[in-house]
Amino acid sequence: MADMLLEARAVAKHFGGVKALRDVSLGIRRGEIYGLIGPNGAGKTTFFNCMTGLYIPDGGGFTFDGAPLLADAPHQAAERGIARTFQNIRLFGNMTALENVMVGRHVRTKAGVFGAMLQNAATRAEEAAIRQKAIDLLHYVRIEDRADDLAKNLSYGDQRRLEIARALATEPKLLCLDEPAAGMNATETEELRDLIDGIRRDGTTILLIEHDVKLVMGLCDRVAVLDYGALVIEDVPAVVQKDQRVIEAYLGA
Ligand SMILES: Nc1ncnc2c1ncn2[C@@H]1O[C@H](COP(=O)(O)OP(=O)(O)OP(=O)(O)O)[C@@H](O)[C@H]1O
Repeated sequence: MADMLLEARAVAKHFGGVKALRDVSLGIRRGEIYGLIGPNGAGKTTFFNCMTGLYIPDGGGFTFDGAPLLADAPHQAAERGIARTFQNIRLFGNMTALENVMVGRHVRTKAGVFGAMLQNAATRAEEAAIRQKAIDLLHYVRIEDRADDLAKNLSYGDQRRLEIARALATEPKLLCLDEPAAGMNATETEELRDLIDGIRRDGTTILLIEHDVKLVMGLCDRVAVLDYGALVIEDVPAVVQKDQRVIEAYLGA
């Protein structure tokens, strides 16, 4: 379907005897915020990892933006327009916030990381543009005042914002956020909601894994629920919230 940005078809992944994903099929439409929820160990992160090429699925596959995603090519997802953040923040702690975003930006430039290191005349101009774009992104996620601080010295909430800025630097069509609200207080979560909503309004489709059910139900257009590696339901929040299987497996707890 033309309005589908990402389609998963019968994706399966086993770890020894553990069936982490059991033939999961779902579809993310262009322009939507799509939530993926479920109990601990349900397979959410495994789904992300299969989609972004970190794991090779044992069955099934993905179509992204009209063409198949190769199963064993971790760089391909980024090049094709899929960016992600991680459940456990993965920043370069001893680089500044600005440098962290500039690294993300190099995916989209001709010079690449090595060209930037060699610093010939052609790359210097490109480097200036990358720097400006990174500053703009720090503004966008509202941590521009921390640009020159080491990433490790940023507050937890600001580190999560920085991860989002770095992911946006690749100009993704699909931004995947793995538990972005984890460890955030109520105010930070509220600000995160506004940020995610703004990113979508500005044209990026979003896949959100999150345990904060209030955030997911308030923000997402559609929600998929995984349980023991299987898709339980994929529908609008109002329907998902009332589904008896979802209440028993997840919401009721
Ligand atoms: N690399 C791995 N090796 C072995 N087992 C794994 C691996 N990754 C995930 N699993 C197992 O696969 C299942 C799904 O895990 P996964 O991390 O995808 O769940 P999740 O829904 O993301 O959970 P959480 O909400 O706790 O992050 C679990 O039983 C987990 O122990």
